[in-house]
Amino acid sequence: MNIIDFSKTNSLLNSFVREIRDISIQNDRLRFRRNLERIGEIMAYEISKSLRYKTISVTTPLDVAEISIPDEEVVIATILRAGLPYHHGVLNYFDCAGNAFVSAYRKYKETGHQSFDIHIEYIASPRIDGKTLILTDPMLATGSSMELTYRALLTKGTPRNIHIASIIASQQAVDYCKRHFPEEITTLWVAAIDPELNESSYIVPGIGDAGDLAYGEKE
Ligand SMILES: O=P(O)(O)OC[C@H]1O[C@H](OP(=O)(O)OP(=O)(O)O)[C@H](O)[C@@H]1O
Ligand SMILES: O=c1cc[nH]c(=O)[nH]1
Ligand SMILES: [Mg+2]
Repeated sequence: MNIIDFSKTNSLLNSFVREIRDISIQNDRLRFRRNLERIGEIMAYEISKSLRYKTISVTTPLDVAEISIPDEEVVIATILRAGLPYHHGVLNYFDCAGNAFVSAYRKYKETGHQSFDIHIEYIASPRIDGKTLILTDPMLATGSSMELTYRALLTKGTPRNIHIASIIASQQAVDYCKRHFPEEITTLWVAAIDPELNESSYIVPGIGDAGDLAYGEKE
């Protein structure tokens, strides 16, 4: 699996990541959602550089110009809830892409927040056979939601290429994805890789709960 970690490169992306991490800025929900969207836009642009291209002719008012445009059918998939603003950012650039939505949530066991299963209850997706699948979720903590979402989407066909576009990943999730996604066709794009998970499987230092920061606490 190819891994692209943008924290190793100086760019404006780091300023947006700083804002979603910073406890004194991240609670402005509108800014938080917009930052997820902005990071999605940058990720889309970076991913676009790795696609296959074809040359077409475009008729201008004065003559004909040749231009290279992507030659892959893209499907952007996201995981509710926190993935929504991020998905929207990716879709702003891949504006003709197909879209898939999957619900995955942590169902905590009676023993408390240390132990949970991931439940998938909803999937809406086009066929993905032979297409380029971009899986978007800002947080990759254990990696389980991402893997189960991928497995759920395989009921809609087999993609030709897979891009896992996350923002903050734990090292554990990176290792998990290496083991559970097809090596040859998967690229992982992240804005940062954090070293740890806490006892509730939250990424440390991370950002906290991305879904709650975007949309408020749930019951
Ligand atoms: O890698 P994992 O350990 O599976 O955790 C990552 C998942 O956790 C977050 O969603 P969450 O369950 O908090 O749902 P929410 O977006 O509705 O808050 C995040 O957006 C991922 O989907
Ligand atoms: O750190 C984490 C882990 C899971 N979900 C989040 O929103 N944040
Ligand atoms: Mg959450």
